[in-house]
Amino acid sequence: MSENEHECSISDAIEGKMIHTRNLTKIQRYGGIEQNILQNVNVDIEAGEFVCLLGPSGSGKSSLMNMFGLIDTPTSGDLLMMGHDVTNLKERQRINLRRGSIGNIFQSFGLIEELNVFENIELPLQYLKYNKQTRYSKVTAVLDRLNITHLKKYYPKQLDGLHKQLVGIGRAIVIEPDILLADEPTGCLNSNSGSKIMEVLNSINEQGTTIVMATHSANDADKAQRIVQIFDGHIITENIKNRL
Ligand SMILES: Nc1ncnc2c1ncn2[C@@H]1O[C@H](COP(=O)(O)OP(=O)(O)OP(=O)(O)O)[C@@H](O)[C@H]1O
Repeated sequence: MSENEHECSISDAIEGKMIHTRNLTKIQRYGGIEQNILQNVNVDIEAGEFVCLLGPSGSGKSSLMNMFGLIDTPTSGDLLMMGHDVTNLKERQRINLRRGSIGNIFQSFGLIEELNVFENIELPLQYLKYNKQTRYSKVTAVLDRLNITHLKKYYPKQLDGLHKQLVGIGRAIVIEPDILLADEPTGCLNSNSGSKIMEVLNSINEQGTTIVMATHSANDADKAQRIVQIFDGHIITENIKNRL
């Protein structure tokens, strides 16, 4: 393909897509041995979708999520996020795009133990240099939306898993991200708390936020709108539509 044709196919692909990958490949060296972590991954995610990457442990879910989160870069192939070709962005550009547009939810919550609930949720707004008054109103709105206002002065170690993850979700949505990436968001929770977290993610998606969730739980995946199955770094099935 000529360079011109390549640019045309990229701009056609950008239209309406939150995420677009073509032949995305990641090769990693562990102990001097090269491993194909991701091989020719082709995925398209539209604005407003709730997509689940489903696969067993070691299938490459986190590796792919790290590409979508602009934490890692592919070895080859194209990656377009929110209308930007991010395949070859410089580190500073990736950080800026990530901080302003992408919310991350982690299996182990990723909260800062020394900060209380309010301060944990406020942190991304500080990185984005919002003034104190704006930070206050945005955090207050998120606490209210997640029904955790009464916990705002508590520290992470005083919370159970469900409430830790609600704070993790609060911190991810407070920037009003274009896309929410949730890597095994129920992995450290019992089934009851896990179901509540899935309900919260669904309600955030219904209000318009695009969500990509990685999980090995078919039960959780069932709650998403679309499942993309990954195995040994390959996409093996996709476009299984739920909620039709
Ligand atoms: N730190 C590491 N050392 C060695 N190999 C690794 C390491 N991290 C990832 N890998 C390799 O990358 C592959 C993909 O790992 P990845 O963490 O993306 O999978 P995953 O589907 O997210 O698994 P899990 O659900 O267990 O986190 C693994 O099969 C493994 O071969």
